[in-house]
Amino acid sequence: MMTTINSPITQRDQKRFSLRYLSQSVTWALEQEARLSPKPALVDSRGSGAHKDMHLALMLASANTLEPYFLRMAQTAAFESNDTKLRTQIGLIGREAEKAMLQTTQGVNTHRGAIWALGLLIVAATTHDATIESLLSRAAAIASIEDPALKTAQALSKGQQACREYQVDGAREQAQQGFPHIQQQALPTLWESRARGDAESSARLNALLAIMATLDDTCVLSRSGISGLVTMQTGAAEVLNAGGCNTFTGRQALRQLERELLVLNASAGGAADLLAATLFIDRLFVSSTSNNKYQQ
Ligand SMILES: CC(C)(COP(=O)(O)OP(=O)(O)OC[C@H]1O[C@@H](n2cnc3c(N)ncnc32)[C@H](O)[C@@H]1O)[C@@H](O)C(=O)NCCC(=O)NCCS
Ligand SMILES: Nc1ncnc2c1ncn2[C@@H]1O[C@H](COP(=O)(O)OP(=O)(O)OP(=O)(O)O)[C@@H](O)[C@H]1O
Repeated sequence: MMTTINSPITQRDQKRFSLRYLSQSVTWALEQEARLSPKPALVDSRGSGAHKDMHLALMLASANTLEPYFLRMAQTAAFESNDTKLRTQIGLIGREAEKAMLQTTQGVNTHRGAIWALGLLIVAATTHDATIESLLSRAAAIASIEDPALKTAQALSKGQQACREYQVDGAREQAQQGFPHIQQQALPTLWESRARGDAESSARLNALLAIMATLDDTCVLSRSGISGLVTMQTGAAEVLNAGGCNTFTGRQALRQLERELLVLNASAGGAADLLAATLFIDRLFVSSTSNNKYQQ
């Protein structure tokens, strides 16, 4: 039976996790996402995928650099009761985190989208920890508060340009909608895959594919346009329709998907960010209540 978002397994003890546990869990999720292999055309332990400027060690160094910033976001959220002030403060910390990331990576954007998604989720987790639904709707509420630091005159980011050109929602809207791809695709696929006995790494890869099959990933759009997006979505859906990455046909479809993405220079960075966010939520609400048996 498929585990649903409202099932009792998503309810955890009323005792709140410590802020340090939350920030360590974010780092853990970023590391697990980076190390997960294979991931089609993304940075993983096999190599750099479609990227020329990134590799696993850089992703791990970046993840470690970010932990104190996530801790500061959690500390701020635990003590600031005014949501407008909270939004302003975490925006400032988020931008400091981006600067620290760029310093560590010598200018490479390893985790910009992840700082955004996981920043909102750690902030939400400090106060809204009863169910996954309440966590996600709290993250959505904070993401919907206007960021006073956003100046309309600023140059459009690559993501914003892609949103405009292709008329799609991007990272900002994903968060404002309460991360529907995590809620409706990634978590159910992760749990379903585990329940049928897949290895943990296969369950995680299937969860990533479930996001790739449906997300309008602006990383893919800006690197390879609409043909890249269609290739990613249809190719990922084919692997899942073949029974997932653990089946013979699924593995063949996965290899084909990677070949096609590499030719197009497409990399599903937004989907990878959402996988890290999925692993963070799963660790808080599911894995930690089953003796961490899923943690590697
Ligand atoms: C909202 C953000 C993500 C900017 O997004 P935008 O789409 O304008 O820009 P950008 O091209 O840099 O994309 C950001 C990244 O999001 C990820 N992404 C791409 N598509 C998607 C998608 N559909 N869904 C989710 N994430 C996606 C990718 O990794 C991408 O690199 C964010 O960087 C921001 O506003 N930062 C400012 C600091 C801040 O407020 N931080 C808050 C801390 S919680
Ligand atoms: N394993 C991963 N491999 C590649 N990208 C990832 C991975 N995990 C997360 N990402 C996300 O992908 C984004 C990087 O994508 P990309 O390199 O296309 O961004 P960019 O800097 O905007 O573009 P470009 O490199 O073309 O200048 C980051 O924001 C990061 O959060």
